[in-house]
Amino acid sequence: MAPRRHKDDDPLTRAIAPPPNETSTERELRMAVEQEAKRVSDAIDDELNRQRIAEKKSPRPIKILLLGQSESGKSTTLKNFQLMHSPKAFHAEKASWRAVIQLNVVQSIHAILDLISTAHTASNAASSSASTSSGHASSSLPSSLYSPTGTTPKEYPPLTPDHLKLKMRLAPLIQVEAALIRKLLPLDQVEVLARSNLTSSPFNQEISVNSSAGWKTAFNRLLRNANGRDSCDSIDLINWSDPDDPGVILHACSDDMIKLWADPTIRKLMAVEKMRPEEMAGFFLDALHRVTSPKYIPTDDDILRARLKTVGVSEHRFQVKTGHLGSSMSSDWRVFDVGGQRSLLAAWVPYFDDMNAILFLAPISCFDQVLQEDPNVNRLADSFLLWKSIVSNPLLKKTDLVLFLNKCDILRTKLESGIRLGDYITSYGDRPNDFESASTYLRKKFAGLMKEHAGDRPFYCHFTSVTDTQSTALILQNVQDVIVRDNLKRSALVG
Ligand SMILES: Nc1nc2c(ncn2[C@@H]2O[C@H](COP(=O)(O)OP(=O)(O)OP(=O)(O)O)[C@@H](O)[C@H]2O)c(=O)[nH]1
Ligand SMILES: [Mg+2]
Repeated sequence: MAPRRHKDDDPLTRAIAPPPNETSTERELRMAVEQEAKRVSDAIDDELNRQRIAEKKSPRPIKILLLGQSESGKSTTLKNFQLMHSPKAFHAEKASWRAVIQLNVVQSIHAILDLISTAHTASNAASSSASTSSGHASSSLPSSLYSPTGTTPKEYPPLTPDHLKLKMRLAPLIQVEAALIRKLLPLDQVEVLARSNLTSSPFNQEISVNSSAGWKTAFNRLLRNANGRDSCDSIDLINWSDPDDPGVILHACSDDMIKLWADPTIRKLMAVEKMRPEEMAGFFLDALHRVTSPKYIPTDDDILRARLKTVGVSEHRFQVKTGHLGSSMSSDWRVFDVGGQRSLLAAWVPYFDDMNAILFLAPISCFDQVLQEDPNVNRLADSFLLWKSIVSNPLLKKTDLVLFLNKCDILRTKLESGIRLGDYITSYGDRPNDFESASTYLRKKFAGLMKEHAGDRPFYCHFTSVTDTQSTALILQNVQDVIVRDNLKRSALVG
């Protein structure tokens, strides 16, 4: 049997017991120190209690969830909130966005270079098959009547040796792309990306972030380490004389990139492939001279156009002034940005029961596009389905539902360029192919789904181009007023 231990053997008792041969002066000193420690500890407890009571008394924060398919404009809407309510923090992130924009540029050029390779391979295959069938090589054949997939033959315009030289001169950009991805992503994600890229084309190689706050912090830390100093504005952290800055190669390749983008044959090649980079996310090819200049710093508009896919859920806090006519009332708002890719939809649901409002983005310019993750699904049809599932969800019965019919600027240009809505949405029939008729028709469709599946709930709907900060600020102001009003009404009913 183990011997019973005396209480003085307890290490804790021993540790806090006064020294055995303490003098009276030492004792007084010890007591004073202990009293002071207790005073500090009590003060901390009091402060924590005060905070707990204040939190209970203070109004609950207003919560907004941004929803919509991938590339619908959720993160861009979040950037508008940041510009309105925390412009300093927004501007402090310019260096991070500079890297994203550089990556967007390089990836657009990479996609065009891949197209050149496809056309070149097709042209070689066509001439070799012609030479086999006729017994000798023919140089007078049209450049390509051959499709690399072997399904539908495509009429590629003939490429010249100059195009191939241009492609070679732009090859260093592929290294820049890899370097930028390494900068923007944590190491483990780069490895996963590198593995998946072995098979996919650059059209599908979109890099993504888990939390939009996290990647910027990580990126800034990287800049800080490289420069050995700290600063609140990330632009101060860019080392303009760093020979490894991706901007150096981008600047050196600038003229060639401009030449490639302006080349009429390349334009025809893209038309054959129905590739319209100007409608693609993260399009900066019309601003190449500016964004590849040696001291390029992104403007607010550039940051809104920059594309970085979201995969996780991120929460952003703002103090929003809600009082009218100069009143200084402000409230605590939380805006949640989620990834819209199909595989991520299940992650939305846990956020449903606690939201004041859902801001749903439907990009109505996408009527002629399919989902990147499922080429069998039309993007507009997917938005209709998502909207239907949101308006009919019982968890969202008491949540304000606000619909942004987004990318109106692209819809307008698309319709003006002759692409017909009726060719994709057959119910549109032969109504006029102009913006007014098309947008009114689509608004009615979304309103109809709401009426059918949610009865007489208010239908808050706006036509938006969220890359336009001025018009979006006005719309968001209106949305905020509606949410505050409905929130007050609800609290009055509850209280
Ligand atoms: N021209 C134009 N571009 C837009 C508009 N809204 C968004 N974009 C661009 O479309 C791209 C995609 O927008 P995001 O805000 O990243 O889309 P998202 O909904 O967050 O996408 P995920 O993160 O994949 O779910 C970005 O490059 C935006 O700049 C718009 O109204 N007009
Ligand atoms: Mg996003």
